[in-house]
Amino acid sequence: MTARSAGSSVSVRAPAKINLHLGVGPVRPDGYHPLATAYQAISLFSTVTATEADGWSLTCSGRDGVVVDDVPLDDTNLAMRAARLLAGHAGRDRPGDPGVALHLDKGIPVAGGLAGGSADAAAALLACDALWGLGTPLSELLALAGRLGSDVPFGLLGGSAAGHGRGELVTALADAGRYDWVVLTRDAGMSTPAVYAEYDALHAGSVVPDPEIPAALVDALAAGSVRDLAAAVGNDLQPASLRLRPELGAPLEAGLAASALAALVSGSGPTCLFLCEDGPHAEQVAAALAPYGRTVLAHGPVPGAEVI
Ligand SMILES: C[C@@](CO)(OP(=O)(O)O)[C@H](O)COP(=O)(O)OP(=O)(O)OC[C@H]1O[C@@H](n2ccc(N)nc2=O)[C@H](O)[C@@H]1O
Ligand SMILES: Nc1ncnc2c1ncn2[C@@H]1O[C@H](COP(=O)(O)OP(=O)(O)O)[C@@H](O)[C@H]1O
Repeated sequence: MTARSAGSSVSVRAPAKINLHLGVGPVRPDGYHPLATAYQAISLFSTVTATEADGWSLTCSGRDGVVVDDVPLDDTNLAMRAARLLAGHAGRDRPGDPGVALHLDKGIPVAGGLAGGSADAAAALLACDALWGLGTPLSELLALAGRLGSDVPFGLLGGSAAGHGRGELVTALADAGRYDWVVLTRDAGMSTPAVYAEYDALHAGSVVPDPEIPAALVDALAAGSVRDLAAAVGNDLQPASLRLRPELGAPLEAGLAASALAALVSGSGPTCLFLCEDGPHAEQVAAALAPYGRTVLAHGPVPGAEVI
């Protein structure tokens, strides 16, 4: 592959993730928690455009009501970290080497438990790889992604997938279905480390077993059965998220009362997810949830990061 000409751009779209099941084990010596999770990519997207430039810069916009005030615009931004990591990996980080101009257009709520920053990082890796004509093998991109954050490799893979290690070791799961979700977002995000710390506090003094993905969930996906999936979803972080945000209890109950097949907190929260039979059913459930926040309809699984 050859690098694109000066001033040229590549845009990559990457999806939000949800955890159909999030099994959390006892905290490791490095501070991370071993996970056994089933990820699904859903149809909320972030688009990263990488443009040839002499220096390094980043801009950000939100769409579909997404507020981006809390997105850092400096070198701590995960997309910028991804671009610099790939540049170093490719030997493009010598004095005088060109940089890249990144623009993020975020349709994934920030700090919502939907891995929006991870989607940006996955998209930035792929966009820069294409812009610079590197042709980095997927296995290497996945390894770089894992260094950026536990959820980033899944942003590259998409679909439905098992996640192990601290979540960065991903393998595709067979999935024959289409699942319609109501995604209830909140204005104030939650800190992932704070939710894991609350999880530790809740389990202090007790033995936490090694987590597993339920076989029934894997079977439900393989069969494409929305009802069997509804019976198998779960989130070990949910009690910790609810301790920090007790007000999330009411919409979870309201969604079930409005006939959602399942209701759960997305990852560390505060986004709540409601599994529905199909699109029309999701519209009906969303109407009942309107008093509790902003609702968006999404479906999964969708592909991981891809050039558009
Ligand atoms: C909870 C989950 C579930 O998918 O997602 P979100 O709800 O944040 O989207 C993930 O585990 C979040 O992954 P990610 O947001 O990439 O986390 P990282 O940047 O790797 O780590 C941020 C911090 O979260 C905690 N952390 C993360 C992953 C893990 N397996 N154990 C942890 O304890 C650690 O405190 C770590 O310092
Ligand atoms: N590109 C990015 N987009 C959003 N947040 C980012 C980004 N880079 C770094 N961050 C930081 O990561 C935090 C978590 O954001 P996000 O990935 O959207 O949520 P979550 O970890 O809940 O899935 C934000 O509060 C922000 O400080």
